[in-house]
Amino acid sequence: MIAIEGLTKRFGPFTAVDGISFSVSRGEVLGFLGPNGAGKSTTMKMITGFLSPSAGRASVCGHDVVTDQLAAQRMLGYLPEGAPAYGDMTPLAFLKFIARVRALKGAAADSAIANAVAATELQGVLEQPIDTLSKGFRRRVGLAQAILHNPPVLIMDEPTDGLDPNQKHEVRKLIARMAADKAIIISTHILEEVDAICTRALIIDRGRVVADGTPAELIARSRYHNAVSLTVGGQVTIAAAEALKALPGIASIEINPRGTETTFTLFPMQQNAISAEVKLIDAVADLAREKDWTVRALYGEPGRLDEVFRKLTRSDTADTPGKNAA
Ligand SMILES: Nc1ncnc2c1ncn2[C@@H]1O[C@H](COP(=O)(O)OP(=O)(O)OP(=O)(O)O)[C@@H](O)[C@H]1O
Repeated sequence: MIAIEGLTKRFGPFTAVDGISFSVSRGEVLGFLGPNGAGKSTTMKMITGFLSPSAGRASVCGHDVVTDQLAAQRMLGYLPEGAPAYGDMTPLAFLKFIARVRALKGAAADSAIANAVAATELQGVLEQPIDTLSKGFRRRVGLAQAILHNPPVLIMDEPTDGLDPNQKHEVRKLIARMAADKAIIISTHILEEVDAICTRALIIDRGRVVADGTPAELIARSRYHNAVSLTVGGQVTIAAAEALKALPGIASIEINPRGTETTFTLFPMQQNAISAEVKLIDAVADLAREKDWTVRALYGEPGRLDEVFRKLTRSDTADTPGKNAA
């Protein structure tokens, strides 16, 4: 439903988006990740027709966003970064205005507004000027306008930015509910959001795609994938670390003391072998019993997305195919 091919945006000599390609199908929620300035908003603005590409193409439900812009825009809802404009309007007046822009009239407009208001729980603030609303409510007004015409494609720039934990949870539930029959792209800085709602994640750095896969595939690229962590309480001796390191199949060990606890993270030699991890947990548990350690936690690590993100986007280590002309 969304097809992007070699999409590029240059601002003068600076290339903000550098030939990126990907597609998003119905039922997919694509998490668009990248450090500040990576080119996420610029890409979203090109897909939604707010910026014209310098090269490459993008289409929404088969409509080219440049040559067939109106048809493409009809198919999509867009939540831009920040709050909606028209701050002196009330949410109700704003949504009525958006309904007119979307050519919704009469009963169809009323029911579209009622559905969007219910989905974003705006009932209590419908008559209050948008400028006087909290950041979270302003964000929800933006969400309501994006979903008003029930578009098959939704593009949301940091949809949970500024929301409190309860509101974040509600918005994630709303996105998950809508996901089955839509193609959705969300940009986010919140890595836990990727695991919570995204079926796929795409990481960009300096305008280029550096990773594209399911959250599980990305997490599996972590050096912690299949490592085993043991937290013990009380006084921990060098001898304990040495006993752990002497277990069969250990490649290396990390030691993190914190307060009255110490966490040992053990990296198995065959990093991708689940069976090695299971055997290792058993061996660690046996050793802890034998040594009479106070075990506070013992678990196999799925991997750490923040570490994968840092590894891929830190300028000195990013595995990008080439450097951007910044
Ligand atoms: N109109 C513009 N003129 C010049 N440079 C721009 C313009 N818009 C964006 N840029 C630059 O392009 C790069 C990408 O910006 P963009 O806003 O797309 O990043 P982002 O990934 O969305 O970042 P953030 O996470 O901070 O929102 C940045 O270096 C930005 O300064």
